[in-house]
Amino acid sequence: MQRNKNIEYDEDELYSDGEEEYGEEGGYSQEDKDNFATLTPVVRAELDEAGVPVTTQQIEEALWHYYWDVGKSVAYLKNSRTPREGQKEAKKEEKPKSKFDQAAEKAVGTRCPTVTAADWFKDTPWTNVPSDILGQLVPVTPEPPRIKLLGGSSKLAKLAEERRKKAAAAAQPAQAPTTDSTHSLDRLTKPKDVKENVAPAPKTEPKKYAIRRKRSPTPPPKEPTPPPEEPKEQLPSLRSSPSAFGRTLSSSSAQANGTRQMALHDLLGSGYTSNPFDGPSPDDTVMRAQDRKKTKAQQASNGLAKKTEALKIDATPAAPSQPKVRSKGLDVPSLWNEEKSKRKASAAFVVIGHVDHGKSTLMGRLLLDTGAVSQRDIDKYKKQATELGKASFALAWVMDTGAEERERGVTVDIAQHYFSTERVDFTILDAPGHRDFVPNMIGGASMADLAVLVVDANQLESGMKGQTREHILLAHAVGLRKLVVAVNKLDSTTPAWSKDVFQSVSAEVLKLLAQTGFKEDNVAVVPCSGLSGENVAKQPGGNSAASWVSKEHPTLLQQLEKFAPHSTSIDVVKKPLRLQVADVFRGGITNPLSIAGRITAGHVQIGDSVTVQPSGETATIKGVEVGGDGKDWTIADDIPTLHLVDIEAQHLRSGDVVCSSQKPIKVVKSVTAKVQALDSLLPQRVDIHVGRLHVPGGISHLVATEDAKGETLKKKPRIVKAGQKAVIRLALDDGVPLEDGDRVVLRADGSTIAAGRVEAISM
Ligand SMILES: Nc1nc2c(ncn2[C@@H]2O[C@H](COP(=O)(O)OP(=O)(O)OP(=O)(O)O)[C@@H](O)[C@H]2O)c(=O)[nH]1
Repeated sequence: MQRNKNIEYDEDELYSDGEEEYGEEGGYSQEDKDNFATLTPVVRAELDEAGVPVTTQQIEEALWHYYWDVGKSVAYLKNSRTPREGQKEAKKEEKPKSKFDQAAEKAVGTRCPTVTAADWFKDTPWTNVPSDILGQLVPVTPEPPRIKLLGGSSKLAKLAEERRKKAAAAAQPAQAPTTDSTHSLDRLTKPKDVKENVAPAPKTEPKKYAIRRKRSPTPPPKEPTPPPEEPKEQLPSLRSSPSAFGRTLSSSSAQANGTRQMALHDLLGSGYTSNPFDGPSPDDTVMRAQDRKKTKAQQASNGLAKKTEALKIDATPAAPSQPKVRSKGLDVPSLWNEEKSKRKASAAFVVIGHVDHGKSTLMGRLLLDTGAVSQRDIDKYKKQATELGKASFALAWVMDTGAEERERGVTVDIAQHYFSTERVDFTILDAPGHRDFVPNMIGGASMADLAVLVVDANQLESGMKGQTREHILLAHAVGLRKLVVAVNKLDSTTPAWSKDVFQSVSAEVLKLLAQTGFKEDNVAVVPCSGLSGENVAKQPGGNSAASWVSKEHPTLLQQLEKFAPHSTSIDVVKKPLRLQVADVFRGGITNPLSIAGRITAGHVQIGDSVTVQPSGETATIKGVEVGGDGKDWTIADDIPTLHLVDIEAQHLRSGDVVCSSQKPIKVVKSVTAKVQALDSLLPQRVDIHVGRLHVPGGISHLVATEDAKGETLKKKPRIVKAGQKAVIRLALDDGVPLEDGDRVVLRADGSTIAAGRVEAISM
């Protein structure tokens, strides 16, 4: 079974659609302003040359939206500002007049004299009403049309606005620490704030952090009135105001605050509505979207289940109809030991990199050229994509299966696909490149053995400022050590397949990888083009401009095979089962509840009873699939799909841990972690990411800073500076399944501020 994401996010959860006053300077950082100053004239020059009239504001909006990408901004403005007269004319000519129209025209011309409203009503008595009390019809002047951008520019501008407001709030020492999370650098300059942060925070709108919002298996009844306001709660010390992330988890709705709903359909052509962007961080957006997606999936499943039920001839009650699943009682570790030498190697790689650098297209190409996807499928996608005006995304559609992703041309969640070579069975985990979906990227990277970093040879700079840098940091933070750099889109360098461009891009990325901690031996660079296909699975032809590539570099596929890992150690297979749930979905009519995720330890077979934490519920394994094939058992390092029975859907969600019922993982509310600070750390609110699990919490204690060898430098420091190693204690807002050795990533205000491992847990 091929399992793809199939998300139906509500638009209001992914994009804010409020309209912005872009001219407001305060929304942009100095760096943004510098970019505007440099790039606006370049765009203007190109548009002037093409005879396209635009305002500076329109140029700035386009640059902001396209991450300073001049080419895309120019293309967008050309498209949106050039009137399509030719098309309109053609359309007019095309449409023949109906007989009715022709008859009506005739009638108007011949028989009906022109009648005004005054003529029509002149004999009615109320036409004699005195003029001073007569109503007046005032013509409404239509608002001048505003230029609109496809996809979330409002949100980006709101984000900038939000950051500006936060920065302004941080400048007021009395309020900043208690009302909002403040950027660490700002706090650095105000050590007094730390103390204030410790004091119980007087809150205007205290919220409870209900981390585990259980989803109902049936669609929730419609609420005619908004829910009553939650009772006010005194937050414990160290707790500042709930982050937007926390508010999302506690289901607080921004709708309740009376903020104006603004329509995005004029931007996106669909019925999107959303709250204005009044606080949620990018992580919040993703969390909310994931929750809604799950609920929707469950609702859809329930709908389907009901229909199936209705088709049954026998009307006996459908109550627990699942037959008891019998275990074959296999000795899985021994079976594995016997089989492992005969088994093909397997590897999962996550595809990372800045938005639009070509990740999905490259993976679509890999699947096509390895035969995992047929040319017929691609032709079908090409036809559909062309109809949407996105022909160049046909290959990306192999990975981007959600309607939202296809419409916007942006990956939202991790897509999972399989392909095989003679030597290795591969699992692809395609991560979203957009900064709003970094939590999903962390989830994908946590399941992988290695990473493929895709870099657009023409856009290195935008990537270095954006997610190329952050993804490299995160890949290392979640424990990935092997990485292939795919220098992509070399077909569109000037000149095409420029060796110079390739070399300078490689040098810069390799430097950054070395600084991050990747070892030279574990990194390889491959030149390629996902769109035209050179050097992905096939070497370029001898006469093409890319011929130099095959003499000096392996193909991407050959390099992946080289880096495919090791076989799993028997010790790990014998450990108690641990599988973090990456996705919960309906695996077919006979499998109404299925999960997918990577087994980090142990093994599991059909018929096993397992425990799901933190709910503590048990479930029985009804079916196992690995790489799309049905199996009796699966072991550590596999990314199986498990079909479950004897458990309700509301007890399972992404981030939960399926574990051995004999030795279940503990549910904890506090952990000690050893981290590397990427920004300065103080006692502060943070979002804690452990693979697919995201939980709001806080740094409650800075225990010590350490040197590179792990020796204590200072106990109870007041601050941990960026770049330092430290032992810190984390307080979680609710109990979550964690144990020693788990990798944690800490984020605040949409940025990664630290990463490390759990050292000790406490309930
Ligand atoms: N010229 C050229 N264009 C490419 C190549 N690969 C991708 N593109 C184009 O780049 C655009 C973005 O491609 P995607 O594959 O969606 O990029 P992505 O990195 O997956 O984007 P996200 O998943 O949203 O982060 C599309 O218009 C592609 O056609 C390439 O090798 N050469």
